[in-house]
Amino acid sequence: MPTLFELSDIHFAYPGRPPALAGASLTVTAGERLALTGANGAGKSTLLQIMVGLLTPSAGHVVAFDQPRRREADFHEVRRRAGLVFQDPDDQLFCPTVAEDVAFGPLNLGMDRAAAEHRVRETLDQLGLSTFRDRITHQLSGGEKRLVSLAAVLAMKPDVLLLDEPSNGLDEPTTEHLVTILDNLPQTLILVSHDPHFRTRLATRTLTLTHGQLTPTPNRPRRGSHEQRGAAPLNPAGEAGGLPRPHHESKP
Ligand SMILES: Nc1ncnc2c1ncn2[C@@H]1O[C@H](COP(=O)(O)OP(=O)(O)OP(=O)(O)O)[C@@H](O)[C@H]1O
Repeated sequence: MPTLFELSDIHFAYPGRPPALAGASLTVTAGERLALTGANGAGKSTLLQIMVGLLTPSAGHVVAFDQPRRREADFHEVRRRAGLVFQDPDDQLFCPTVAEDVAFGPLNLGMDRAAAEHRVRETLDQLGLSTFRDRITHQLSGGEKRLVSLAAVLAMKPDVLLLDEPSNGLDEPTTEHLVTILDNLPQTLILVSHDPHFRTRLATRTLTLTHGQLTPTPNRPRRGSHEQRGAAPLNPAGEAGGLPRPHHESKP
């Protein structure tokens, strides 16, 4: 399997702060689902932002999709191919309606309006969010915003998804809904998560960030994916207190 990311000996410190990363190294292979964990403030979000060029390391090398990436321009292709779902949905969503937020990425990639509109419908449908199309984004609940953030990134059909605490603040049925969605995606996944259960359900490998460096962490045994798909009793579309079922849920 091809290597998608190779980060070597990455160092980074915010101005006036102790180093967040001090020799972090990481290889991500196509098709894997890598979980990153570590204490609050360990530097996980910082690492994801370095991977897509939103922050620049003070030392170390980033190779992404077989090319060394140093300057801002080097990362344009990386951000087309690797979609980052931010920890805070309010950093991701800034349009008046859900449809506009989900269309923003495809339009920004140069898609025409009709194709972008088709992509919006397809993506919302895929996530079981078609009833959310005309909702006012800032009126959505935290959990709803989190799924719409995922839709906004998935609409660009990236090769890799980087998800920063995707299950943060979700209730159990919505977490199950999210696990089902992610488990059915073909993309390589990089998941930052404090939730061991969530990691066990999805990750094929876990690394822990401590003192600015990444070390392998044994994964708990993973449950069979057929079990995961059948596990989530979700409220039907439109019912209060739950998000609608994704359309692919009946897959074998
Ligand atoms: N913009 C910033 N300016 C200054 N310091 C920052 C900034 N962003 C993050 N930090 C600090 O850098 C360190 C690493 O932050 P980061 O958000 O990467 O950690 P994290 O592992 O993702 O944390 P959490 O699990 O709490 O989300 C923390 O000490 C944080 O306070």
